Amino acid sequence: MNRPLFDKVTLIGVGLIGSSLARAMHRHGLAGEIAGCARTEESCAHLLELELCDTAHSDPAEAVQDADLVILCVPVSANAALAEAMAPGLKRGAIVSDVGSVKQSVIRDVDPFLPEGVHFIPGHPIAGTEHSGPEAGFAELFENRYVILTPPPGSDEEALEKVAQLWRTCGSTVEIMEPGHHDKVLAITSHLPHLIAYTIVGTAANLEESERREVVKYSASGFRDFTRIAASDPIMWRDVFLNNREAVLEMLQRFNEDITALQRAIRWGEGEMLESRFQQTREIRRGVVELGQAGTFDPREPEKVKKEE
Ligand SMILES: NC(=O)C1=CN([C@@H]2O[C@H](COP(=O)(O)OP(=O)(O)OC[C@H]3O[C@@H](n4cnc5c(N)ncnc54)[C@H](O)[C@@H]3O)[C@@H](O)[C@H]2O)C=CC1
Ligand SMILES: O=C(O)C(=O)Cc1ccc(O)cc1
Repeated sequence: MNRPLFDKVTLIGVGLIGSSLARAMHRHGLAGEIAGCARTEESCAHLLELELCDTAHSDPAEAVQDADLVILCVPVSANAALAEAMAPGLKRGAIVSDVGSVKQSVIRDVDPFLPEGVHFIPGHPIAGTEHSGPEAGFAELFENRYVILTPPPGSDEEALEKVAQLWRTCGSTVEIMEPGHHDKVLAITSHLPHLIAYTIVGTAANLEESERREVVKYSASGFRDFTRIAASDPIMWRDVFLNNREAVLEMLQRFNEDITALQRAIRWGEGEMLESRFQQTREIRRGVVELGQAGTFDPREPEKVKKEE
């Protein structure tokens, strides 16, 4: 048997993304040993029961002992305290990475705590679902998905290549990006769509009881797709908006201008304007489908991809 890419990997936080990584690493033989870090003894026992990790720890410094790779898989506001807590346990030459949806804040929050000789390679898999927790994960989550790495200037080439290799073996395509650019791109492709879904589902939730019942009953008319996104983890998304404030506010400003233009077109009966805008957006959907990014296969809901295509 070939030697695994890493002798020991520690996952700090083993929810949807951490447990999917654990499952994918098991499947592809990427780690000799996997350690998990959770907040309570009860959660640690649960990770062992699910056979996601070989060892489970509530003390971050203990969890990262002897690890060659440590991946932070927690809501982004938790990164700073965890980086500080785990730092004394990191060995020289270890690689620290993460999976957070915002990249400038993780660099701001984690880098200052890392000791000399530890390599930091931030990352973000553009893959997920609206579910959370260790049961929600699955090994195929990262297949045919992009993973963006945002290494700081002067990063260790070998460390970068090993993290890229881990993701490629999980089935992903790796791209390198500057962290500020990542945060702008994700603000429009991911963060703003979630904000819009939370808003529209919230607006429906605040309707009178009888209207609300009808919204649910007739949800296949468009509302349904927003409800999936709006079911996403509240803590994770609170942290995304608090940590990518400027880029989200900039994209929200543009969105508001565009929706005002559509509002005017409806008011003044400008059908051509509406039609040409809707034609343009249809092309975007075609591009997404052609790139194979239209649906995530989730074994919990095997019919979902077929329905989306
Ligand atoms: N859910 C998604 O679709 C995606 C999420 N991400 C990013 O991945 C990260 C993790 O998200 P998920 O796995 O979806 O969330 P999750 O809620 O499923 O898992 C997070 C885990 O971290 C644990 N945790 C929280 N604070 C902790 C602490 N101080 N110490 C130890 N464990 C702690 C929680 O108990 C939970 O088990 C987030 O930063 C998110 O932005 C990235 C891509 C997709
Ligand atoms: O479930 C969905 O549609 C998602 O949007 C998943 C997702 C959520 C957050 C990310 O940073 C990346 C992907």
